[in-house]
Amino acid sequence: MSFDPVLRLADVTRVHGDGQQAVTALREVNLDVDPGELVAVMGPSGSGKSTLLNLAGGLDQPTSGSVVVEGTPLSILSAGALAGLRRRRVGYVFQDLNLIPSLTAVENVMLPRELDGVRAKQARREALEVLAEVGLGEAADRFPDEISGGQRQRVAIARALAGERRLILADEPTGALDTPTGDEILQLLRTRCDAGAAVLLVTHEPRYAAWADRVVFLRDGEIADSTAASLESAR
Ligand SMILES: Nc1ncnc2c1ncn2[C@@H]1O[C@H](COP(=O)(O)OP(=O)(O)OP(=O)(O)O)[C@@H](O)[C@H]1O
Repeated sequence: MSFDPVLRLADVTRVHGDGQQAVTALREVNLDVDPGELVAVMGPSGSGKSTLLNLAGGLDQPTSGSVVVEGTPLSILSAGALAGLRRRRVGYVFQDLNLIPSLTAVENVMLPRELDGVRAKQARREALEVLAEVGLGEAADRFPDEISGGQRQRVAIARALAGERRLILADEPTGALDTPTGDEILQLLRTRCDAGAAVLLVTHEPRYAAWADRVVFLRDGEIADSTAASLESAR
């Protein structure tokens, strides 16, 4: 296992818009996330959490500073290479799950891998493995509207975990789920992290932040505080 950070943000500033409309969403943020580390990002609405996650995954570019994923500065990549890195190395779990209703659970999980050139048979095998890992082996052939909200969330997580993804970005992945289901989702992220992935988790819930190794608090686009989470008892 490499000990370099999976994700490094160095002096990252992101200004949205220009002139009078300019909003500095992030200001000179420095953040490393190491292999095996789960970092929770908290902060009030508008403090820059989603901007941070979008930059970390290469969905947005900083105005200044650099974003480095597994040693590669994203700014040196061509659009095609960046898209490839996003598909292969980065898994996203967003609140808006984006599951495709006409595809079964296993087909939803397979799709990004197939788009990446993995053969259907292998993609299916991987998808079934990861669905079993999230406790959904039985529901592999069901469609999204045939399973519960918590199960749909687990399908979205399985999709983010399939393949060799080292960086998992999760924006409020527990959404409107009830507490036991939310805890299950965090347990899944924690397990993947313990297997060597780096996880950046945006959450408003201190209960879920307690699963993190470190909690970063954003305020007005700056890291206002960073604490080692020591809430083992909450797990
Ligand atoms: N595309 C954009 N154009 C202009 N301003 C933007 C854009 N995206 C974000 N902002 C502004 O940047 C700031 C940070 O937004 P961001 O969405 O990152 O915050 P957040 O902490 O994720 O908020 P929330 O918890 O409400 O999702 C806010 O002032 C927001 O209005």
